Amino acid sequence: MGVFKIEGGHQLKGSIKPQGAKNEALQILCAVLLTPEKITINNIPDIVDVNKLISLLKKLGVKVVRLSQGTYSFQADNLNLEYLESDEFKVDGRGLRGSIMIVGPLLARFGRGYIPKPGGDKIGRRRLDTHFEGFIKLGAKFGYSKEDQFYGVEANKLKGAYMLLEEASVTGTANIVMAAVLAEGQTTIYNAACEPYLQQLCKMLNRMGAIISGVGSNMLIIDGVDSLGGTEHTMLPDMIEIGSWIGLAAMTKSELTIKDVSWDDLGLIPNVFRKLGITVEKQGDDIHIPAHTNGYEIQNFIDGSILTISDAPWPGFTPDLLSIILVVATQARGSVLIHQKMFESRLFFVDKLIDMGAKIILCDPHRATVIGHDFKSTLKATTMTSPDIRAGVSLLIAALSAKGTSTIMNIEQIDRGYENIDERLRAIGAHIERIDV
Ligand SMILES: CC(=O)N[C@H]1[C@@H](OP(=O)(O)OP(=O)(O)OC[C@H]2O[C@@H](n3ccc(=O)[nH]c3=O)[C@H](O)[C@@H]2O)O[C@H](CO)[C@@H](O)[C@@H]1O
Ligand SMILES: C=C(OP(=O)(O)O)C(=O)O
Repeated sequence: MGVFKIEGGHQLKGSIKPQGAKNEALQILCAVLLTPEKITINNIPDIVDVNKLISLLKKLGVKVVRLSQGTYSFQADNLNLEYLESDEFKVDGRGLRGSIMIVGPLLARFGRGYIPKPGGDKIGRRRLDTHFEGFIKLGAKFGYSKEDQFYGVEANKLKGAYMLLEEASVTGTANIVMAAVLAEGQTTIYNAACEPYLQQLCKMLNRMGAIISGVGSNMLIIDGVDSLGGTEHTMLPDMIEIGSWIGLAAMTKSELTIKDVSWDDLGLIPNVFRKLGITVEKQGDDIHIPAHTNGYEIQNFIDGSILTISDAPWPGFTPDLLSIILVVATQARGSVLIHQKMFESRLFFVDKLIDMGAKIILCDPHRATVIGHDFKSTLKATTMTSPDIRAGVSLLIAALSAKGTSTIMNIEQIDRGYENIDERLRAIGAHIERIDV
């Protein structure tokens, strides 16, 4: 188990380049299963979840060649489908959330897809109904073993269908799209998720020969084709990492430049940080955050009432940045209500911030009111455990702004999604040390 020791209270300075997007990578890597031809992918983040998925693909028989840092080629021309029935697969599949997205491509190309209940963050119930209801609509037969928590779908040939998803599930939409591209006839997915991750996936599939229209909207129309070919794909920068660095800069009063952020794909993210009073400057395709020497002031709504920041399916504000927003608000001037609508256990980490001296009222599992300190009182260093990936980084940001030395345990959670974070933070002046215990 690893631990971070962090000496807080130091101003940081410099520039930081975001890694490739974790959640996009998980979709794109699964899509290599759709063709026997070679696919080259650039800007793959070197993070635990992605490496676990690459290892799973290798065991499934995909030929994986590392061409350079972040660039790999994949070829799924001779798969070992027996692996899907092995005990080893049950362990590997549970290791991350993204593994669920091998089901759609396997079902479409080989007529069967299996997966144990996938892992990922323990942030509340994370049901898979949307995925399997979609496959069933395409004609698949569904099976579930309660004892092993093992899911399976089988079909001779998928047939296109109209479907209105109950929720705009991100991984669910990706999974159904990857099944529908090889189905017979036309599929319409209404209430589809449309995050940049999905837009990237659809663009890549179209380059492979798929026919998908409506990309970027909540209605995708897919005309099935018989087979798909190879392509090359480059991952976007990770928008959640970008948001994390904006928060880090503000809370440590540091001047930071975040390089090559792909502004056009950031949606509401810069504006939501601006609502906390943070100056987010566009410099070409970089984000520049000046040192907030005089703090930052939360805006009210135009009628003067207290600001609420809540999550919503894209193009709404992503739930993956609410924990960061919350921690940054603890040092703002003013108050804000954070409303985490999607996940029911994602705000429990605030008890650690309260221990550090933050003024937060956890109203219920979904809502927390934050009354900012305006830097009149700094957070106190402490020892804490990271419950999930984004809470982990929020606690890390809190520790970097706190007085004294904090310890964060269970940093595997952070390593799931942030590449080489300690080294990259040290490069901009953070006092952070990784200790293997
Ligand atoms: C590997 C990956 O890509 N993980 C992301 C993906 O997870 P994942 O694809 O697992 O999440 P889903 O989009 O399926 O749903 C997440 C949660 O939100 C709820 N929900 C979803 C859609 C909706 O319209 N209303 C609603 O309430 C669901 O019931 C569920 O509890 O999307 C989540 C929501 O953006 C992100 O937090 C995760 O980082
Ligand atoms: C919740 C997240 O990840 P996962 O879906 O992989 O658990 C996340 O990236 O914030």
